[in-house]
Amino acid sequence: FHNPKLDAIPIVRSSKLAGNYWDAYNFPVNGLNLIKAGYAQYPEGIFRVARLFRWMFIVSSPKLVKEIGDAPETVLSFHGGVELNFPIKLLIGPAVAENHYHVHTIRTNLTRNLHACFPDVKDEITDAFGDVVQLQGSEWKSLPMLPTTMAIVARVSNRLFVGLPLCRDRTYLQNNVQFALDIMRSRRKMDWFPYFLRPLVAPLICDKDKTIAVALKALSPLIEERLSKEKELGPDYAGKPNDLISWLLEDAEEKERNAPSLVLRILLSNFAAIHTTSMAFTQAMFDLTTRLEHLLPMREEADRVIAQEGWTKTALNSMFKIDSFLRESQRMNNNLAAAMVRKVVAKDGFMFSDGTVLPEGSMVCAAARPIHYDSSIHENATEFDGFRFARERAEHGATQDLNQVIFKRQMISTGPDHLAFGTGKHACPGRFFAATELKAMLAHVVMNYDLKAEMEGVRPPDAVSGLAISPNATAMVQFRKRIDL
Ligand code: HEM
Repeated sequence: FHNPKLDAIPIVRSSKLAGNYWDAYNFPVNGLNLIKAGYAQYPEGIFRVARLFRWMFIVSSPKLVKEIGDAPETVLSFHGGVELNFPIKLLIGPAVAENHYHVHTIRTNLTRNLHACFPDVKDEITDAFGDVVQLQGSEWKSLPMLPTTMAIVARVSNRLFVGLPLCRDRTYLQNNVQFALDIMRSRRKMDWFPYFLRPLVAPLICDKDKTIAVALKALSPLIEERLSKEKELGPDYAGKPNDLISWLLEDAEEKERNAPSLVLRILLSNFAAIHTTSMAFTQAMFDLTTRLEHLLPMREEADRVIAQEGWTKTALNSMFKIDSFLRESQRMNNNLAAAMVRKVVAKDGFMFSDGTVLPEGSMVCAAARPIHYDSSIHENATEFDGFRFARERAEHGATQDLNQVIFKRQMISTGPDHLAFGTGKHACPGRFFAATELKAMLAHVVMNYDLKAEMEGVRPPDAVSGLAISPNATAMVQFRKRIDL
């Protein structure tokens, strides 16, 4: 419907002939191109593209992106944005959509415990790679990178979430991966229905009951045991496991302290963690095998640091090249064409500092991928340069406040020019764990394996669907036991 208040905000179409309805219908195929075209035309402002049933407003300028990140929930709502774009309430249930205490647990307890739990994380990385890669002698072996990574990341994440032995149980791990796939499929189906019909069709569309039942069967005995020990011995009983189950129990309200409620939080944490981290590592491996000149410098760095400091989380902080490589890979391959989806919930709408007003109910987001590829923001932005952030740390460190520079160029640091984890109030709370896991995995790989691409110099093409950009799901990478020449 025509809304005269929006006339000042330009519409980006795929062609003059194509109507908005065609672009909305075709968004799963052409969304990324529309967003790139909009950014090229309006790099300083805000433009809109048609989605089925609503406009999507897209912010280009990092200055305005910062305003999205800083806006309070009562004005630009993160949770409202999730419900518009990814209706958790309908897909998973009202309890997890209305009470977000698990986010607090991840941001605080999980992150604080990363140092203490690092030996377990490292142990799981070594064990998982050994099991999954399985090399003999000096043979080269081709592995499908995304599924291989997913198997490893699911294990490593669950070492921290639920501990041994469940973190190695194939049925439990596969179920977590399946839960995410089912939810994503349901979401894609839901996109075709107008908002008012979604609550009615949700029970017919959503495939979640089977995977929730499998998770409940696997996790109930563990959760019941924890609850009964707490009852018997008090909340801080000796030998209490240091894992997500315990941390969630510390934060949960009384009505959430039961197996069915906790299982949803664990499934949701797996959902947030496994696919994102696996996609990031797979992209990094595709980058490494097409730009193999980065391998030896990272191997030298990891060998040297581990020899000096041992395998600790603090040692990872000294791996500037590995950190930089992963940050660069995320810059070029972040998994969203446009990120930080928010809903305007203030009655008077939201006014950006350039004077643009978005009315209540609008959906707005940041042009993440084009910002990452903008050469006025990142030098030679379309070129992969694995050590650019390590160099910037070294070059600027001497002249500026060292801590400031180091902090800004690290993998975990976010900003309006680097949106792989979003930025501002809702920047990914799991990024400290993700960065620790990814850096330890990459250090392990470069120290233990030689690598090459399946086809020399050819980077497997991404799969794009609407806002989502995923690494190629079938492409292989070749592994061999490290041979020092
Ligand atoms: C490379 C891996 C990861 C990437 C690229 C990633 C990316 C993101 C992004 C883009 C957001 C939304 C930010 C926004 O809209 O402003 C987000 C939110 C979130 N992520 Fe991550 N994430 C990763 C790993 C993880 C892990 C390992 C966990 C859990 C341990 C996690 C838990 C969450 C949660 C709970 C939220 C919602 C935050 C909120 O409600 O405020 N993520 N993540």
